[in-house]
Order: sequence, then structure tokens, then C-alpha cells
Amino acid sequence: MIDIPISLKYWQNWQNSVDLLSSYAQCDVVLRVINASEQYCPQLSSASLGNHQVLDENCISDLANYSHIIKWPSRALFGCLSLCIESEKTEMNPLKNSENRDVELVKFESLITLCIKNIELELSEIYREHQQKNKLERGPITSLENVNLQLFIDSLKEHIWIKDTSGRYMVCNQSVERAWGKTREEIISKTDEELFIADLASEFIQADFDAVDKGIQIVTGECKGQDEDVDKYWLETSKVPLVAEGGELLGVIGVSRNISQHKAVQEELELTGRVFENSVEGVMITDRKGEIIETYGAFSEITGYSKEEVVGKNPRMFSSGRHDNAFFAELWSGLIHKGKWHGEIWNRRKNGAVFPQMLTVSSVFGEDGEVRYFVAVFADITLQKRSEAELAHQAYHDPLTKLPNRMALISLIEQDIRHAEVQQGQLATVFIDVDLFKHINDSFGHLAGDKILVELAGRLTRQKGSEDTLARIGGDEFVVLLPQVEGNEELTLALSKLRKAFEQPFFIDDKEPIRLTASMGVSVYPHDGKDSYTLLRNADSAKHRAKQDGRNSYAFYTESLTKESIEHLKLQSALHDALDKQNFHLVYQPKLDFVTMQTTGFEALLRWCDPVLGNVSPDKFIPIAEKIGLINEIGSWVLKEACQQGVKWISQGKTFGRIAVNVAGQQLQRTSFVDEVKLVLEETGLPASALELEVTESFMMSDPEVVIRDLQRLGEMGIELSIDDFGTGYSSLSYLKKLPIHKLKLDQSFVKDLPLDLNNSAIAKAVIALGQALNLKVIAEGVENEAQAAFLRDNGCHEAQGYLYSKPMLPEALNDFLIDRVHY
Ligand SMILES: Nc1nc2c(ncn2[C@@H]2O[C@@H]3COP(=O)(O)O[C@H]4[C@@H](O)[C@H](n5cnc6c(=O)[nH]c(N)nc65)O[C@@H]4COP(=O)(O)O[C@H]3[C@H]2O)c(=O)[nH]1
Repeated sequence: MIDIPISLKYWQNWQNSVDLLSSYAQCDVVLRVINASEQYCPQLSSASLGNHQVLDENCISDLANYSHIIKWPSRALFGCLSLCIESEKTEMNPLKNSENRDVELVKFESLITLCIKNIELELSEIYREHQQKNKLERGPITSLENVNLQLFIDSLKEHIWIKDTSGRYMVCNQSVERAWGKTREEIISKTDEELFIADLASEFIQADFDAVDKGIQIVTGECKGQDEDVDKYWLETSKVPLVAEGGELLGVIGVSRNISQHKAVQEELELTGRVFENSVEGVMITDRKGEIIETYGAFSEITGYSKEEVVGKNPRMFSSGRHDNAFFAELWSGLIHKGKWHGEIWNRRKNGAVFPQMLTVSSVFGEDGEVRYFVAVFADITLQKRSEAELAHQAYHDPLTKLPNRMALISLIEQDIRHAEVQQGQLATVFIDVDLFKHINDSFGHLAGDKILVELAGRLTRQKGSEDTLARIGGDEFVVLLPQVEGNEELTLALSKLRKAFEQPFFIDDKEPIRLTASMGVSVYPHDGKDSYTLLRNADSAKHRAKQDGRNSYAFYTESLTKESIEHLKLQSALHDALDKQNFHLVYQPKLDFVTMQTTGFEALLRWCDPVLGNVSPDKFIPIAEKIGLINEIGSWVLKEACQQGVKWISQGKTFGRIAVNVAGQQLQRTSFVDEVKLVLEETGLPASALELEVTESFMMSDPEVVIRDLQRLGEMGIELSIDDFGTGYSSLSYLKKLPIHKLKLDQSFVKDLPLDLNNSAIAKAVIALGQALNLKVIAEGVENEAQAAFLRDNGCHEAQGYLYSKPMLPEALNDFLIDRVHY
């Protein structure tokens, strides 16, 4: 746009001319202006000036097709007058309707020409005024005597030339001569057609016209340099009309400069852009504040967000929440100190899915050394992670049974050893080897062998404890790792469960059932080894011993343990038979009132007399019965038996207070327990007022809320409830108050050595005081001598039970403690 302001005065003049034309021809006339300074442009006040239009620069080529073109004195286009003869006013349009239409048209044409001439004259005036003003403002032009135009342009690297209005070269500098490979004489006075091939020449000439039309400097385009001695380079040519002081065109000036470097950078940028765009990785660029400004490549594919959705936002929007502050602190520290961070990060897609990325963030620094941008390039590594996990699984698992393999087992043992070391606990490894498994493979083939191993793996998995690990470490060799073992008993129990895996026969297709047995070897940390290797080796050697002992058995690495364990096992299996074989019976121990020395009741105590093992103490077999799940069955038998005894005494006309039955924690845990007691009372006919249940303190406190609910129901039935072994657990006083109990049973360990043992005396006194405070009776168990009895009685204990009065006895031997009933 020619930057010469046109004052309002001129616009108004032109408007008048346009209006005149319009009313003469009765048609629309519009002055379209393309090339003038926007200062005072009618567009700004179009309401008052009316029919002017300022067109977009792009219309310049269209404008050239108009016949009524208006030009600046330099021949640059100013605009045109456009007429619309076909407009609404057609009826009155003399150009259309007049009989002398041709004459009218000629007249009108000359009017237009006049108008255009007038405008062009005024444009020359405007141009001159402007130049004058410019000259005044710029002051006198300096002229250097020794520096002429040729010298000046020869000193420049750019190619510089001037063509006159007929397109002949008037001036050129040395760079042009060098570049074109011609002397000045060969160039001056020549046209482009004479110097260049036709296509190139017409391109150059057209560009000259463009510069003239626009009246300003234009960039014509880029072309390859022609120097023969220089490698390929790029030139950018600018052209500007050379205008005399008066405004008339003198020619065109051309300047070409080498833009190879700029071009190379541009190409590089384009290439980078294309690489980014086609990248399978996502690219995200943020400014220094972390605001996203650009995305490329697979960004949208990976994140699910379009570029528009993220620009202007902070990358925090992708946060998965899986990383803590320390993670991001490290990322930023890497970016600030090293300019780069590379690593794995979990981010969130638009659909909410969290996924792993391999991310590289780089800082881009400006010339001032300050960070200007951050470029993040990331790849979705979900698939890679998955295959890594699969590989890791394969490396640590047996492909046939999918169980952990030797490598996994060793690392688990090491891990559990560290834990056991801290906890000062024990762990065990059980080596299981299928007896004569080779025969299966030899007789039925390896496929059948594999099938059995898979079946066995499933069975062993079902038999092992939930915290235990089963691994397959060789052909027919399995190992069970028990991470927490409290004692030999527990271990024996675990072994007998594992052996159950072999109880049922195995089937291969529909063939004959196959019976299998296994030899097992056990080693225990820390006793039999302090590392995984030693533990496994010793479990293996124990297994060999079991095999030598005739297979289908097990052995501990420490031989004494084997013996002990075998005894446990025998005890367990005998206990299973005891109920069926009627090897249990009850004995009763009287409880006496300390003041009256009258019998207040009997405690029923279970006795087990095994034909082989002899008498086994309840202290030994009750815990085992609890562990192997027999206690409920045994407890029900005791309850029924004791109630029947009570009914028998009643029917014999005896009074005995209440029969107290011990209830194990496991029994009370069953939801059906209260109903079961009710049923036994109904079936036997014992009144609830003749029954007492003793529950241990530790169980009462295990789940007080549930216990309270059940005990309440029992209490409501009329059954008395007492807390056994009181003082050995950790009773919460607040719960104790809420429990519907009637009696505290002071544990015999506190009665022992009374009154000499000061600690026990203090505890006994405290329990008695507590009972009194809570309105509960207190009974002391294990009273063996008069001194104990005197102490307890003197301190307010209500009842006593112990060898001093009677050992637990068969019912027939208790006549002395039964009172003949008058009325029950
Ligand atoms: N040293 C000494 N001991 C005395 C004295 N007076 C009584 N004893 C013993 O003290 C134990 C009291 O029973 P407990 O504390 O309920 O302790 C019982 C109870 O917890 C459990 N138990 C016995 N029978 C059953 C039963 O039928 N069911 C349940 N769940 N547990 C039972 O076995 C434990 C041991 O029972 P027992 O061997 O019969 O041992 C009985 C009894 O014989 C004495 O003056 N000196």
C-alpha cells in the first residue's frame, strides 16, 4: 500500500465527481480504491462519503481488468471507477433507454475519462506535496564527493540493478556481473529477454510490473543463484519502482540477497516439523510457565486429546496421581540443572485410563541463557511393559503348572528370612517329592505325567495355607514355603494337610486310578539353616531320609522334631477316633461357698483315655482339637453329657447348684451356638438355672460386641456365665461392665503361693475388689491348701474350687458334695 496520506478534501472532491457521474447515467458508480494510505481513508467515514470502496490488496489483479483504471503518477494502481449500468435505476438510465444511446455512451465515456484524469492530476499533486513535506522534514541530502552510485553499490554483496521504464538495465553492481557471468557492458542496455531464457525473462518482467502496479517494494520470490563457482545457493529478490521527485516512474530497482542460510534453517524447521508430525511418539511443547503451546506427532493418538483441547493448559491435566512430590522435584531438578529429564512416568488419557510413558523433556534456552520452552517427547510403553511383565512372569514361573519356579522360590525365601529375622520368628520349607513318579512317565508317557503334575499342583494349592507359597522346582519336586511357623504342632498340621493331596487317586483319561504317595522333608529357619540355599538343601536331605524310611512319610531335618511330630500326628488321628470310639468321659470338680462351705456347683472337665496313648491331658488335646476343627463336635458332646448328668442327679433327688461347662472360643463363634444350647436343654430336660457356662477371658475380649449379643441371649434363658482364667487376659473394664456375666474365675496361677507371693496376693485382692465393684461373684480355682483358702476368704472371695476340697471325680464318687433335695 502506498503510504501517502490523502486528505479529506480530495476524498470529498472525488465523491462529488462520482455523484455527478451517477446522477448523469442514473446508475451506480463506485470508486474502488486499492492502493492508498489508510489515513483519512473513506472507509473510516463511509457514512458521509458514500460510494467509495477500499478493496483488499488481493484484488489488485482483478482491478487491472477494469477499463476505468486510476493510477498514481508512478503508474502504480490507485483504484478504478466501476459502473453498474444494470442497476435498479435502469428505467431512467439514459445509457440504456435513450434513442441516441451510442452518442450518450461516448459522452459518458469522456465524462469518466475526465473524472479519472482529474483524480490522477490530484494524485500527482498529493504526491508532490508529500515529497515536498518529506524533503523538508528530512533536511538537505548529504552528497559525498568521492562516493558515486556505482562505487556504493559495488561495495555491497547483494545483487543490485536498475531497469528503465522500457525494461533495459541502466545500472548493475559487481555482484550481478559475477553472478550472471557477464561484464557490465554485456548487461547494460539489455532487456531480460536478451539476457535470460524466455521463461525466466517473462517471470522477471511480470515481477517488474507488479512492483510498478503496487508502487511499493515487493518480494518477488526465491530462485537459485547462477554463480558457477559457488555451490547451490538461494536468492531472494526485492523490487521497488524508482520514482522521480515529481512522481513519474523512472524504472525499477532490484536487489537480490543470498538467503541460503535462512533457507537452510527454514528447511530444517520444515523437516523437523514433518518429522514431528509423522512421529510415532507424541510431542508437546510448553512455554517457560508450563503452558502447552504446541503438540505434534502421535500426541492425540496417545493421550486422546486434540491439540485444541490442550493448548493453553498445564500438563498437570495428564497427572495420574501415581507419583509423589519427590518424583516431580527430581524431574524439575534434572530440567534445570542438566536441561533434560528422561524416564518412565504414568499419565492419564482423556478416557481416564492410566498408562506408562517413556518421556524425555528437554529445556530450550534462549540467547540470554533463560529457558524459553520445554519440549516433551513421549512414547506409550503399555505394550512394552506388558511384554516385560510377561517375560518376568516366564522367568519366575514354571510353564507347566504356572507355579513359581526355583528362582522365584529362592527370592521369596530370602525375603521371608529377612522378615523372620526382624520378627524373631520361624519359617519352614517343605520339600515334596512324588514317590516313584518315574514309573508314571515310563508307563503312561510324559504327557500323562504332565497331566498328573498339573492336577497335583492344584491339589497342593488347595491344601496349603493362604499365606504359604507352593513352588515347582523340578520334574516331580515341589516345595511349600511356610513364612510363619509358631511351633512343631502347627507344622505337623500343615504336613498332614499337604498329605491329603495324595489321599484321592489320580486318573489319566478313563484308565485305572493311580495311587500316588510322596516323601516330604522339612527344614526350619533359623534352626536348620539361615539362608535359602541351606534350608532347601537340608529339606532335600530330610526328604531323602523319609524316602529311605520306606516312602510315603516325612522327616524333619532335626531328627528329634520328626519324632515329636509323628507323636503329634498320632495324637491327631487318635483324637479323630475318640468320639466315635467313646474314649471320652467327664469328671466333675465341686465348687464351694467360702462362708457356708456348701456346694454351689460342679465344673465338668473332659477326660480322654486312649487305648494306645493312655490318659491324655486336656491341656494337650484341647488346643489340638481346636486346631484341627474338632472342638465343636467335642464341645457339643461335653455339653450334652454334662446336662444329662445334671438331669440324672435331679432325678436322684440331689441338689448341686449348677453344672459348669467349659466353652471354647470357636464354639461361641458359631452363630448357631445359642440355639444349640437351647436345644440341648430342651432335649435333656435340664433347667437353665442348673447350667453355667465358662468362657475364657481372652475370647470374651476378642470381639466384645458379638460376644455381648450372644451372652445376653444365654443370660436371658437363665444360664449363669462366668469368665474363666480371669486375670490372664487383657479385659477392658468398659466392656466388662457391659458383659452380661455373673462370675469372675480367678485363675489358679494367681492362687498359687498365696499369701506368700506378694504379686499374686495383690492381683487376687484386686480381682476380688473388682468383682465386688461390678457386683460379680468371684471364685478362686486351684485352691490347694488352708493358707490360700484363709487368705481368699478373708479378702472377700465368694467361692472356691480346688484339690483342698476335691479333685475332679467321676459322678459316682461325688456323693459327699451332693445335697439331698427337699424341693428343687
Ligand atoms: N494344680 C491344680 N489343678 C487344679 C486344681 N483344681 C482344679 N485343677 C485343674 O484346673 C483346671 C481347671 O480347669 P480350666 O481352668 O477350665 O482349664 C481346663 C479347660 O481350659 C480345659 N478343658 C477341660 N475340659 C474341657 C472341656 O470340656 N471343654 C473345653 N473347652 N475345655 C476343657 O482344659 C483345662 C485343663 O483341665 P484339667 O486338666 O481338667 O484341669 C482343671 C482342673 O483339674 C488344684 O487345686 N490344683
